[in-house]
Amino acid sequence: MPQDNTKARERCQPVLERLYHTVTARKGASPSVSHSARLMARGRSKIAQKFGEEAVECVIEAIHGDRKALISESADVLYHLIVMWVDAGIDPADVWAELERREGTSGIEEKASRPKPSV
Ligand SMILES: N=c1c2ncn([C@@H]3O[C@H](COP(=O)(O)OP(=O)(O)OP(=O)(O)O)[C@@H](O)[C@H]3O)c2ncn1[C@@H]1O[C@H](COP(=O)(O)O)[C@@H](O)[C@H]1O
Repeated sequence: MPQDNTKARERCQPVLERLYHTVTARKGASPSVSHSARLMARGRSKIAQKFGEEAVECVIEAIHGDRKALISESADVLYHLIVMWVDAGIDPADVWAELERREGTSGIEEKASRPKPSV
């Protein structure tokens, strides 16, 4: 049965939702007019590669401490992540729901609760 993500969708960032819908609408559009369509036409590996490159650029700007560049690279990362979600058939609301599920659980606590590997 599909998850009911209504509450998660209501609370998610509207701009990311709009971008998701725009990119979804670009599926199958001409690669000559849409960058999203061009990326999707090149396939999942290319999209993942571009996402990785943008993430590395974000890391570089974080280390340099250039706030403006980090904001710009962060936007590139989010755009490419959304193209990757659209291509993979992932609805952002599923991700918002996962983040909500994690709310209130400390990362330290969660890691400590993982089953210990048997040796
Ligand atoms: N947020 C973005 C966005 N961020 C970055 N980019 C584009 O991503 C490209 C990144 O350029 P690069 O040179 O790094 O990569 P590349 O052109 O794939 O080149 P190669 O690495 O393959 O050589 C540039 O063309 C940017 O303009 C974006 N393109 C589109 N959007 C959003 O997506 C919407 C739909 O865009 P289209 O699909 O182009 O209609 C737009 O209205 C925007 O809201």
